[in-house]
Amino acid sequence: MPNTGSATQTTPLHDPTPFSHVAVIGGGAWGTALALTAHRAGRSTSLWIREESAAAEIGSTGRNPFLPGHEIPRAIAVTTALDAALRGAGLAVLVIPSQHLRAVAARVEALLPPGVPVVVCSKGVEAGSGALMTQVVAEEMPGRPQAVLSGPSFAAEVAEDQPTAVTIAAAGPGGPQDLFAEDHLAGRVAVTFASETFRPYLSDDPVGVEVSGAVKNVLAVASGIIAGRGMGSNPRAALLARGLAEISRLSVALGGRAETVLGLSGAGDVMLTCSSEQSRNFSFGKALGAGRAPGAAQGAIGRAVVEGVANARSVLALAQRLGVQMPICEAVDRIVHRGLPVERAIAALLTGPLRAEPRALEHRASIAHPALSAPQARRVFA
Ligand SMILES: NC(=O)C1=CN([C@@H]2O[C@H](COP(=O)(O)OP(=O)(O)OC[C@H]3O[C@@H](n4cnc5c(N)ncnc54)[C@H](O)[C@@H]3O)[C@@H](O)[C@H]2O)C=CC1
Ligand SMILES: O=C(CO)COP(=O)(O)O
Repeated sequence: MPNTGSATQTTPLHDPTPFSHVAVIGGGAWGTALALTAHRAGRSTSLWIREESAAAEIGSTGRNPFLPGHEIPRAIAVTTALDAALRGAGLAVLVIPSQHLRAVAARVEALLPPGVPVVVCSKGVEAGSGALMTQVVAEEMPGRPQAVLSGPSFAAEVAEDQPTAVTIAAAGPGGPQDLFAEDHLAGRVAVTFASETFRPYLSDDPVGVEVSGAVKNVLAVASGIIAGRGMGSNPRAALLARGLAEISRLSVALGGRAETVLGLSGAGDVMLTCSSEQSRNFSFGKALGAGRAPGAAQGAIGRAVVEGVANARSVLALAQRLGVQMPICEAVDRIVHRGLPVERAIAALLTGPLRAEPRALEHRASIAHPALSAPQARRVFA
């Protein structure tokens, strides 16, 4: 197919080739929505689901309890057998909650022929190791090409075929212009999923994209807390802007780019999840803000994964190891895991040392950003 891209990007000789058979590994809400997306884009699609009961329900009703209300076409091969799901796949799409990805990636590696690429769709940082999801995959699936898919995308809306844009990131040998080369993995994954309602954008900064997806879950919990407390629009706007600064600082410290935070995986997903009760993280935070204990707040969400809970801890631990300040993530961690009352966490955020806003191109310096000393800050707030 001839390429009709704009004159500002390098024009490849051919469009990237889509993967014709896609195995989606993880039959929660997002894996199911991505299987629907691949199927709609014309790909032969299999879906591995862990729970026998959910697979049986799909078999009898055509619906997945993890994504209620959405018909799964019979052409999508749903199975609980990992080897059957992966057979013949040209691309494996990993959609496993972040704290379980490592175990499943090891099982997939044992079954997937060498060289078959993977797409990482989990949003989080692993507890204990502090590894990004692509690092977990690199360790369990050494040498395998990988891309990251992230962005503002509620599974239910994707299943409804609502227009959705995401970022697909993969590191390449050259600069960003190579993203449009015929064989670049990001481009191949993008054309595999693209349709009239699902539009991927390309990036060569997987680290920035991943960090954005992991941290936004924690920010969504914080935003929910503000809503549950009955607080207004000013505190939420402050939280979103300062939350983006936290993402940017951590990304840069890990080798990502500061400007990635302005894209779909950063600002886009922060706007989505920090302002909608469709977000499990936001709803969990709202229950906390309304006075529920963390256990009860999780209970209200049911068995769906709330990534912000484990990730408040894992993101903060990673940031502390790197010397990156993330006061909002720290506040969420202290509320969720250490019993700090919400009021005290908010007071600590408002009365910390006064800071300068980051200057976009000087983010490296902002890791150890100059701030007023604690005694100075105390005078300001006295
Ligand atoms: N739901 C959404 O709208 C979106 C979710 N994501 C991300 O996708 C990832 C998966 O989330 P969802 O599909 O929403 O999950 P979900 O909350 O719908 O379902 C829970 C999933 O966890 C799996 N699971 C539970 N225990 C497990 C274990 N021990 N080992 C392996 N798997 C286990 C279940 O099989 C099920 O697939 C998360 O990282 C989430 O942040 C990303 C974008 C959108
Ligand atoms: O990542 C998501 C949308 O982009 C889903 O967010 P929640 O997990 O908070 O529902």
